Amino acid sequence: MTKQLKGIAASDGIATAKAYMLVQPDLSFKQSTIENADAEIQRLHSALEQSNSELKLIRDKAAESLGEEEAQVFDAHMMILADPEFTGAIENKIKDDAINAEAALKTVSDTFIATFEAMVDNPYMQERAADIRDVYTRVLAHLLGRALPNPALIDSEVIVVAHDLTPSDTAQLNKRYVKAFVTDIGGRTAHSAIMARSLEIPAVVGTQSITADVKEGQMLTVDGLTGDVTVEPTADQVAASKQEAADYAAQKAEWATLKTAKTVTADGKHFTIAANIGTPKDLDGVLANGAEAIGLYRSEFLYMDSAELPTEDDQFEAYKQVLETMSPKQVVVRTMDIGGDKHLPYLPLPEEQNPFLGYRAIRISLDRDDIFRTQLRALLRASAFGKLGIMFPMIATVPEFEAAKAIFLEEKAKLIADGVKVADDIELGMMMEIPAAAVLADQFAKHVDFFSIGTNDLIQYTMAADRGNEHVSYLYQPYNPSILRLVKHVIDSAHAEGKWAGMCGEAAGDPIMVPLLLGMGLDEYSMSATSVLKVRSLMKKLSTADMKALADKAITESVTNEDNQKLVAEYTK
Ligand SMILES: C=C(OP(=O)(O)O)C(=O)O
Ligand SMILES: [Mg+2]
Repeated sequence: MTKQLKGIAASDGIATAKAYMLVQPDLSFKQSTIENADAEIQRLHSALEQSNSELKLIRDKAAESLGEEEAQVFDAHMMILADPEFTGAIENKIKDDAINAEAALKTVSDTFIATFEAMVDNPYMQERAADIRDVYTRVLAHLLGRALPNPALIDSEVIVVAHDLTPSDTAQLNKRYVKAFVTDIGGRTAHSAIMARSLEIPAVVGTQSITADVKEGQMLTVDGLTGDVTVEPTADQVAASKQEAADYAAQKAEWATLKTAKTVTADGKHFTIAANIGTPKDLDGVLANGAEAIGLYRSEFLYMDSAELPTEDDQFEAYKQVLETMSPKQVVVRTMDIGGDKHLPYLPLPEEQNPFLGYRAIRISLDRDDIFRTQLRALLRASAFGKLGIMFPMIATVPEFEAAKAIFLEEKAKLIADGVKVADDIELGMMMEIPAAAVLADQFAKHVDFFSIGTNDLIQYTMAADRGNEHVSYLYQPYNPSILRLVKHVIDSAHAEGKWAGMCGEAAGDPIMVPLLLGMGLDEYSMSATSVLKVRSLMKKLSTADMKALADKAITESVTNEDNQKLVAEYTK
């Protein structure tokens, strides 16, 4: 029966396909005493064999669709399955304790995991704990006769349905087959949503109940522009959705004519529309959409895509590729922003009550300056190949910025002393994403070359509303005059010191926000590459003088987010 759900529109586009449930099955079991150990060991072996053939298949598919490097993790899993130390210990446990294979598998896996996790001085071995956990789950599923979802095996068009998607789940989705995704939880600025936009996969998040409302294989239509999801749509609904998809494609074709155009307003003022990227792979989208710079390269994805801390050379190659491809356009690389919802398996962080208020980003970099220095050296070496800007994430105080800058200058001096070629026009800036820093923007402006306003975090911290929590998403209010006043103060403070101000939070590509930002004089707008042409087309129609009046009104007269939403929507209609 047809069912209608509403979620948060997280990535533009419309799709119709059958549901693929990326949901973990129930793998609970009870320990029991067994009589026939040989039969139990036989059952274990058949589960190990099934797991092995499944992993082989997944490995080959992953190598084909995602690349050799991404596939290697599955080799590691197969090695564990073939390790007699692991399988022998499970067999012995079955025999010695006369327990079922599930319980023996669990006891042995737990021991291995605890041993690896205790190796705090060896991040590589610590990471093996995650591999054992994965292998444990796979073998257990086979023992229990339950099917595990294997997204790497998707080979027909589907819409992925999940409770939540981690950034690494999202990275594994193959755009060729995954036509959209829908989740129970999450918000528009959660990193999985941001990645969906750079992959150009339509997405609706935070529906609260999609995993309960849909079954594997049922048809779905997903509208990433409105947040509407229809389960088992009628023939009329499918036809309407196809029409909308065609209209959207036509609209995109119209925007595409602006690909090589400069971004100019109706009154002839030029602004920079830049793109946000996570990896060099995103460059295709940047070029295809005619972005004028890269305003945010989220370098942490380099760390997340790697099995261990990326070396200076690995990082150098990635930065060089991006700088060379974009040259002479500027590339602003943000130093590692780990923590919050972004984790590194090989860099275990302490359990925290509030990870978004915890040990993350520049706080880690200043504490672990070995990691930070490696990154800065790679960036400095790459600076010879294009126009580089560097910014630090989550700066809260001027001394933090000064400390980061001092380390940068030390590494620069060392490289120059070693005769390494380094650019001397590297701009050093900071993310403006903590309210305390935004309030003191006038003081920060004396120390930086530029600001890049990170509204994703700035809004969450100003409104005290978790950016990924659908229960408080109504408080996620980019147009709230409180946010606009902070943004304006940051822009004015930069200009008073002759510096530039950009924005790389998702608000920079929001059609309601853009007119207000133009009115406040924001210089650079950095967004998902897929929004670039839409915003360029919008700016062509707006005059900065009119937008200044509109922004003044939004800041001084409006009281709520909705007041401003209406104000701009009526003006731009
Ligand atoms: C751009 C930002 O950084 P991230 O989304 O990676 O936290 C932001 O906070 O607005
Ligand atoms: Mg941020």
